[in-house]
Amino acid sequence: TRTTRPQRLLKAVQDRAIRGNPKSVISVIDHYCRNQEWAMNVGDEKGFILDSVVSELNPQTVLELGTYCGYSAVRIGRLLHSGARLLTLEFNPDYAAVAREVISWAGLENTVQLVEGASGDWIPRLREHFGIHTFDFIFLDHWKEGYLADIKLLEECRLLRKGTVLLADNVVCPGAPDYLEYVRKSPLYDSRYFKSHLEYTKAEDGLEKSVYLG
Ligand SMILES: O=C(NC/C=C/[C@H]1O[C@@H](n2cnc3c(NCCO)ncnc32)[C@H](O)[C@@H]1O)c1cc(-c2ccc(F)cc2)cc(O)c1O
Ligand SMILES: [Mg+2]
Repeated sequence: TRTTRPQRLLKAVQDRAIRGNPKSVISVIDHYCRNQEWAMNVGDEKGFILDSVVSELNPQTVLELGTYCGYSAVRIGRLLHSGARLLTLEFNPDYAAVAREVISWAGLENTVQLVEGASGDWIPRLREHFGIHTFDFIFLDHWKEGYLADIKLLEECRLLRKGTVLLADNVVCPGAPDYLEYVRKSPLYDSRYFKSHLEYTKAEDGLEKSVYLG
């Protein structure tokens, strides 16, 4: 049977990227998705904004919702200092299998931990299961209609603290209108929109950065 898009993306990484070199994994994926086959990675343009938010914050505990092929997990993981950890949740086993290989090819298996399952099931169990107290940084890039429910669940589970930064992909395209309205209206958040473009295209998209005020 035909290979899947994530499997073809993984093959490009294994054929063209330097093992243990996250930068080369990122550039191989961006080149492949721009020139051969589009895929829903955050990409290089929005990725540059993601890099600057992470570098400025220098987080110790990071949560990512929606691993897909692991592109943003590698992007974030490569910037984390020793001892810092990224937990990334993915409920599609085929995508999870590809992402584990991509993360391992980048040499980030000791920094990035992929947890298989749905965010709604895992968020309430992160404290007891992984000894997490609160997260410093959260990257939302899973189903757009799930963003709002999941940050409300994170609030409920007290996994946010004063200063926790949430960064949400695709708030324009495909869009997450209910999430945007919530973080922009709620007194619990200080929210700001970073205008950019949909990965590998000229269409508008952007990232919403929301600081939890606690
Ligand atoms: O739809 C997009 N992303 C979804 C990602 C889903 C990944 O996350 C996993 N996932 C989903 N929900 C959960 C969940 N929890 C369940 C929900 O709470 N718990 C755990 N894992 C979950 C999936 O298995 C996938 O691996 C998108 C589209 C475009 C796009 C733009 C324009 C176009 F024309 C076409 C496409 C651009 C983008 O950057 C995009 O991110
Ligand atoms: Mg996205």
